[in-house]
Amino acid sequence: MNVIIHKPLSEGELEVVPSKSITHRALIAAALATGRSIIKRPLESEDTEATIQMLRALGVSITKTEEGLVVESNGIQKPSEVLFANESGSSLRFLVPVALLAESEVTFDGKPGLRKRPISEYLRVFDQMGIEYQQFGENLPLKIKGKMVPGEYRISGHISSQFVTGLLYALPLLNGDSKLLLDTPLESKDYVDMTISIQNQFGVKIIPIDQGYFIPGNQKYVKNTYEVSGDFSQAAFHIIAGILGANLRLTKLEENTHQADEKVLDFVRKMGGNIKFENGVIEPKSSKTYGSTIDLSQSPDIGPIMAVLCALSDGTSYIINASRLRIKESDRITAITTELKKLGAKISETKDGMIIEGVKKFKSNMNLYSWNDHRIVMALAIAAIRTDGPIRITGAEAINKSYPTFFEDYVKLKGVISYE
Ligand SMILES: O=C(O)C1=C[C@@H](OP(=O)(O)O)[C@@H](O)[C@H](O)C1
Ligand SMILES: C=C(OP(=O)(O)O)C(=O)O
Repeated sequence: MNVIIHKPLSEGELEVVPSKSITHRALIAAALATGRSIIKRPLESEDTEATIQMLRALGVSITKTEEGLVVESNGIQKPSEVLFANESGSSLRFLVPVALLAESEVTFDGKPGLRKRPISEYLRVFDQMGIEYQQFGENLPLKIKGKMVPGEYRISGHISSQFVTGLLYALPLLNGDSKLLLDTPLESKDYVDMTISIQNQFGVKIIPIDQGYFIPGNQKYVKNTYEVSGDFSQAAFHIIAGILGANLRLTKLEENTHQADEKVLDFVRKMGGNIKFENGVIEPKSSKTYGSTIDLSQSPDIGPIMAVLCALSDGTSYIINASRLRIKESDRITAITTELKKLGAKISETKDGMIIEGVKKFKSNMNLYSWNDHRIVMALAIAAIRTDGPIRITGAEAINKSYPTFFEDYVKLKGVISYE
């Protein structure tokens, strides 16, 4: 699908879509609880669908109802099929330890993009636990067989926090205490805090310790009714659209839901952006912004849209500590640098970030490419606010991964687009 943006979004009120990270987590906690849980206002997207399908294959009943997703579980069962994570790193990495609870052979696979993303930290844990594994490609397909045992495990904290989340889900259910120790500093820590907070709400306790976590064993997840709040990773696109001139009001956002990308508020304010956030409503105001140093170690997903804002801010910006952007759906450093250059941005790559010299406006009539990455498509669609003619984004269907209604919302906010 190609999208041509004839006129950028410009004004209106938007109910921010539910959080992808929270939806995955609530579904998994509910699947590990005995009985009937309800996940209200879940995100519907390809990634959350991957988690649903994988949990169903593990014997969990998940039904879409008017109230939300009804999850009924009686424990994790031997899977009936290959667990296919599509392109969702979260679904894969969260569910590897969970699937091992079935104590049988399980095979994981995903689309080519996911097959390239690292799974290394689990192989370290399998070696420590005595779990057998076989890989039939770079990382996936991955066949595993064995029984998780409580103990002390070491992994790196800088490759992906998703390994920590996956282990924290499964370890409390084992018949003894465990320790998870990180031998490099944890990046994306807020995501792990979100995991622990959601586990707490389903009755499970995790205790942070020096360099890691203590996980008491013999715990039980307790069924719950849980409502998903708005997604800061997606609101970030509209917040920056507002700073660049659109007149927007964003609702359904909650403070303190441990969303790493809430950091967009600090980054933008530090650059001179004026954002009002009260009672779950964000109103970004059109502002003049200045170059800054943006450290993405804790909130990688807002990298592409921060690059757009930096490219349109006065002076020089340095995006740093962003090496993990290279192991997402695309190499996001190369992808956003290449596409913004086509628009006339003064941007160059470093090993783990970007250096950006601000310009006043972008060029138009350009053919841009998605790199099969939802966050690149959405960042470019917002960049259109500062072009004075149309742009075309090819491969725009990548938005389905996390925000299938992105362009419907774009049109509600008075953007004019056509599809080809
Ligand atoms: O736990 C999560 O929900 C996520 C963690 C982050 O990954 P890393 O920890 O690999 O940076 C983030 O990029 C991803 O989109 C979602
Ligand atoms: C990287 C992302 O997700 P995941 O790691 O779950 O594929 C994302 O949503 O930007």
